[in-house]
Amino acid sequence: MSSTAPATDHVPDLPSDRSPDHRPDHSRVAVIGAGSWGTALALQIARTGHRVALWGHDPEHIAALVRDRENRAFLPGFALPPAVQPEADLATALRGAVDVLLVVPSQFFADMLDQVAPLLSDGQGLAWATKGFEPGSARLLHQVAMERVGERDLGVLSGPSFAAEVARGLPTAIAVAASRLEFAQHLANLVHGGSFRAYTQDDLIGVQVGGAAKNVLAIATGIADGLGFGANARAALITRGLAELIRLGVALGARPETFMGLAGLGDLVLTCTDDQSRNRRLGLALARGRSAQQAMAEIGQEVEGVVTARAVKTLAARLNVEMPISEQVYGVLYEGLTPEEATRHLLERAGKSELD
Ligand SMILES: NC(=O)C1=CN([C@@H]2O[C@H](COP(=O)(O)OP(=O)(O)OC[C@H]3O[C@@H](n4cnc5c(N)ncnc54)[C@H](OP(=O)(O)O)[C@@H]3O)[C@@H](O)[C@H]2O)C=CC1
Ligand SMILES: O=C(CO)COP(=O)(O)O
Repeated sequence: MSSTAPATDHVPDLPSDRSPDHRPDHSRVAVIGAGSWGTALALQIARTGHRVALWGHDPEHIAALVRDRENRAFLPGFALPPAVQPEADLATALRGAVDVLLVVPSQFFADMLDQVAPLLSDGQGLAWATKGFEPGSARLLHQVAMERVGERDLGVLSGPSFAAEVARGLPTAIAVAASRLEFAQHLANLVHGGSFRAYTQDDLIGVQVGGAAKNVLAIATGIADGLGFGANARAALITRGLAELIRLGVALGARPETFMGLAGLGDLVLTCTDDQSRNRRLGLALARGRSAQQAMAEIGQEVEGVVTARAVKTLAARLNVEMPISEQVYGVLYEGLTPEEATRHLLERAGKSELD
């Protein structure tokens, strides 16, 4: 689909509007969160032949989506096809959908689940494309979901996937992991098609840890590039950052090889090397002397690595995992370290075996 396709006023007549018996429509998905990634995923799910109710928490934002048939606030330039229906009412969005896909930032994930849980019907699967931990507790999001929605299929979509590139239909590959491999396959079928490939996985923990913790490392490489440290430093940060991801993931119960895949190395390389990454851009701004607050305000969108740095610090201490790069990012964000001081701390560390 062309990124310049004209917006259309046509709004489809969804079965949810006329199915009093609430039977699931197996071609319809509820996407919860109408930011850049929720909107891009809605576009992709529509391309694979499904219909989408795209729910957002702000009625004015949803009214603008209905009016403009385009998400001018978060993903400008892409017309919403008729199969995507913006929806302000959560119960209407969920009613009759075969699956519910949460794409809100991690700080709203638990609250959102509290709103969604009483509206879920039997057999509806729950998936998310959020990348982060639960702020405060530092729990993985599947633990938050299990606690709130009980026994049902759970799954996560993660991997190297900038929203605007997916919206443009550029080639993209992601990983999909779930509580049952059949559900992972079912979720993959919702998005797989055209130039978008979805690979199934059974490591629910590893796929989540990779997607969440790489954001902190993207801030680190942004800082290094902003300070002009060059290509050697960037490659070292990515490689030693990968070692941190693996150590944390394994301590949480993940398989190490997951981090060699799309949700690990794939997403780490993407966000550490391309300025489309908001986390990398935050690092670049920190290196220019901006505070985290100033940088977030300039970026104007979610920068998950800022809250994730706290969760990673908590987990590393709790599990006794060495994560020196992530720790220095935490120091810059929360303890008043300058980027130069953080760099010095890393370079002054005693030498060690690479594989320890
Ligand atoms: N953008 C990307 O390229 C990718 C993002 N992700 C992940 O997707 C998740 C969502 O990020 P993204 O779409 O980029 O964020 P954006 O900054 O583009 O959009 C902000 C999102 O926050 C939501 N929001 C704001 N306040 C609230 C609230 N009080 N309650 C519920 N939702 C709220 C908005 O919902 P509303 O529509 O209701 O305003 C909107 O979905 C993050 O975890 C991110 O890491 C993963 C892969 C790629
Ligand atoms: O996770 C992403 C791409 O896979 C998006 O990264 P940023 O949140 O850093 O923009």
